Amino acid sequence: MSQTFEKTPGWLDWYTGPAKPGFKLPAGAVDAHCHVFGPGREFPYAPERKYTPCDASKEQLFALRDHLGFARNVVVQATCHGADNRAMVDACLSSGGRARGVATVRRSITDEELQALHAAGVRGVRFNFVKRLVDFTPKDELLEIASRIKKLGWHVVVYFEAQDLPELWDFFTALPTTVVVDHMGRPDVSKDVDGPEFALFLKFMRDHPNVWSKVSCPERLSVTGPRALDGERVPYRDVIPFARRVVESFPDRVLWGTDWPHPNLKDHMPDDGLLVEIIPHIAPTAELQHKLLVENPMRLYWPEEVGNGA
Ligand SMILES: O=C(O)c1cc(C(=O)O)oc(=O)c1
Repeated sequence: MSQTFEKTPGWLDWYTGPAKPGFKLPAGAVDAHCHVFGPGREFPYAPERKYTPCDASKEQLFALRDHLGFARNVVVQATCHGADNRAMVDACLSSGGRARGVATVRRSITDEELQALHAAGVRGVRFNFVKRLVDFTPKDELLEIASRIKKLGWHVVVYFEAQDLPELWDFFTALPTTVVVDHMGRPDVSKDVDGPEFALFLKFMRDHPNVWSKVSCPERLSVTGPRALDGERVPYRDVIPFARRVVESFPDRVLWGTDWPHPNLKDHMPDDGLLVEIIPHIAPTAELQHKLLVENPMRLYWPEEVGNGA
């Protein structure tokens, strides 16, 4: 391999573990956005990757799940594994039915391979448009994949930067499935929550009832950072108005996830326990919390358990 990679700091080696959250998650809560990395000797990272993470295993993920009080995980294929879904699939298969997956696939995938992913627990594919993470995939290829996975009842997860939404609008609105936006479409939270950029994102959701959003990743979006103010335990305060607006406007189409193990964060390592403490600030009532953490992810990932699925 000609390229050299900078390793994300080896925080998993020294990290003492997250705080026990003061906010008690509702029974059956789903961490709907998290990853597994490797271990690299078992599940090698993709040659085309843009970063090399520290290994972050399924065992560590499940321990975090139990520590925080989640019941289930949605394991999202990380770009450092490219379209080799083995680590994610292995985590799903090892979870005793408590993890579902979102895969990355190429046009060349066969119907049999898609069926095998479904049997392992995959319920969606991820299309990534963040240029620092992936190379460009032609949109006709993505549309072809979307129409194939629609037949399996899957959805499409999209990851993009806020400034790219206008250019991607027509493509997103042509997708024939439920479309789940990662991390609120990465708004610039130094801008006004009532400003034109976030208004466009809200319009995108309002005008398209098939569009959902993860109100995740305050640790990536925050400008003010992890330091809590005024002796409170709430970090990343500047992201809260944005996430709360999405939750209150579209309570039936939002998901929450830790984003563990937080790839590409170089300045600090978030405390997942404190991330959980943000939840009642973005979903202030028990009803909103239940939708965000239980009803919505169950409808999307375990529909057969809520009575409207296969
Ligand atoms: O912003 C990121 O760096 C990032 C990367 C990945 C990935 O590499 O898949 O996933 C995420 O959810 C966020």
